[in-house]
Amino acid sequence: MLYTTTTAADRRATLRAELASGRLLRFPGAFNPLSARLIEAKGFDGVYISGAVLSADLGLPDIGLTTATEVTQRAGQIARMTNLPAIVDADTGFGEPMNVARTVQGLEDAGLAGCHIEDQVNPKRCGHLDGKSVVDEETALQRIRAAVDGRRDPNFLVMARTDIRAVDGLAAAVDRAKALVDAGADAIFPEAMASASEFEAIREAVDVPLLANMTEFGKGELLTAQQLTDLGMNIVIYPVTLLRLAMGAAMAGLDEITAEGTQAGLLDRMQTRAELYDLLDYASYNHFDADVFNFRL
Ligand SMILES: C[C@](O)(C(=O)O)[C@H](CC(=O)O)C(=O)O
Ligand SMILES: [Mg+2]
Repeated sequence: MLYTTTTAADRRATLRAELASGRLLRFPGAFNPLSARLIEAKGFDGVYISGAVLSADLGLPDIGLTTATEVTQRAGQIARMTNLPAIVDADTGFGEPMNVARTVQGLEDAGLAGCHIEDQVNPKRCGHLDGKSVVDEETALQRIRAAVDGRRDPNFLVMARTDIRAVDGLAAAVDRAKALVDAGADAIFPEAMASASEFEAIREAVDVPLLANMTEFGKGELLTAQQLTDLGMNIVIYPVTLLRLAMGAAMAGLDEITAEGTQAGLLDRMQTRAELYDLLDYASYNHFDADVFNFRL
């Protein structure tokens, strides 16, 4: 009830231990706090909070319009609904190095287990679109140093994302990944890898955990969990998958209401009232009320 039942420090320690296990951790993207509960109920390892989803949720494109405050608040709402570790997309860190440090502290306070900070020029783009640009190496490293320096919990995972592959090629991505690790990054998110062999090249270059982004309609092949495990990946995100599925279902549902004049034919594709209440842990709230008020009787 009211979730979570663990502390943020516990969830960060769990994530660190899980990463050390070498097992591939699967982090679907939650499009709201409720869907984080579903991700946990279905047995996944963590919850990802996507900048693309957060922007789309507000009806905005993912071009750096959201603020640190908005992202921190929404990420906190999602993180507090699950006992799984939650990792958030912190885009470029929302400013200069000192802003990055402050962003990280806000995310710690909001109960996140970690975040990734990327080396795109602001205004940023989706990593799978053309026309991105990246900052020079020194600026990229400063962002990571600031994030590491800013955190108070050493278990808060500072992940460096590099978008350089699509701009300067794979060799540049390998070099940048190494430099980001030297700057203190706990993990690397090599964005827009075109193939399995590109993930392999990054795996050979650095020893820290690696994140694979399995976003749909992007530049890369959708690799299976087994393939990613074999490639030595440590975290896989499905950042926009649940939003795309939900919106696909909503589109079809609205069309059916228009065509049929009723939603009656859609019931078997819906989460039922009982299933929703189960996910909400409704019964516990009733018990809580009963326990609190009973002593008066
Ligand atoms: C991972 C990502 O940064 C996100 O915000 O979820 C996006 C996903 C997407 O737009 O498909 C990305 O830049 O890859
Ligand atoms: Mg993003």
